[in-house]
Amino acid sequence: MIKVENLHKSFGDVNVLKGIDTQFIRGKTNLVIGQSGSGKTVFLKCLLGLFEPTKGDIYFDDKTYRDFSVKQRRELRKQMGMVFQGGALFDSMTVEENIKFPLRMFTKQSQAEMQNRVEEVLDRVNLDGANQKFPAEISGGMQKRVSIARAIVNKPKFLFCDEPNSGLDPRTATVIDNLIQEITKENQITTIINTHDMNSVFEIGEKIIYLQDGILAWEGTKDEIHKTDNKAVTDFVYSSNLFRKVKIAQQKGY
Ligand SMILES: Nc1ncnc2c1ncn2[C@@H]1O[C@H](COP(=O)(O)OP(=O)(O)OP(=O)(O)O)[C@@H](O)[C@H]1O
Repeated sequence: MIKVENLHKSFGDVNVLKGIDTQFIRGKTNLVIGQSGSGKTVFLKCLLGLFEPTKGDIYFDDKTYRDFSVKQRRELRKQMGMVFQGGALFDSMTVEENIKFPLRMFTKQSQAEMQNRVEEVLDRVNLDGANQKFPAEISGGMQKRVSIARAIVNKPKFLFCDEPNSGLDPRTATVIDNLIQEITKENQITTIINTHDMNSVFEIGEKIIYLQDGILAWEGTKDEIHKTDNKAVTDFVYSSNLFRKVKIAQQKGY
């Protein structure tokens, strides 16, 4: 579980996050949505410990990050997995080497242990046998799977995904969403996903927070977002013609 209390982040006299309070639940896919520039990335970077909050607290399983020693922060970092926008795989490394990277960084596992774990996670993301391929030799969807395999190889308690669907066709995007949700449930991870993808919102939005100009303007579930009359949220969600038409059809009872 991650609890965020009165989180502020400023750069000089620019206030980007203006007092966010929320909780992210273990075993659920928690989504962060909002207009470009609303503060989603800054928020994620605060949770990851890349930015120190100007004010407020972030609790990881009831312990406040602010009080963590350098050693505790390093320990916490080991419990975090990250799926970067675009995958961010090392082009010069094979799939297997990419996945082994966090094991080499954070563990003292033997070659045999690392190999076993690589096979396990490759199997989990349905990429058995892709070990020796280079990122350039596999599709965008497969690259995202490798990125997920690398993010979970150290059995994280917290998984952060920054626009995991960007650049994927809708069908592949759904497969990736479902994979992230399944892995979240199987391993009871607290997963937080930054997204622009409305399909993801309606597909896997077990908890959604909507940021507007650095403020948490709405939070709820995928079912609640259908029904909300919060104008900012509906304008954002139904800015696509297709979703607006679906909403109108629902209202008319089709
Ligand atoms: N290191 C920084 N220094 C100063 N200002 C910053 C810094 N990082 C972000 N900002 C500002 O914070 C605001 C929010 O940026 P952020 O990247 O979090 O938005 P976002 O919601 O993730 O947008 P997008 O959806 O386009 O990625 C922007 O106005 C940005 O200029």
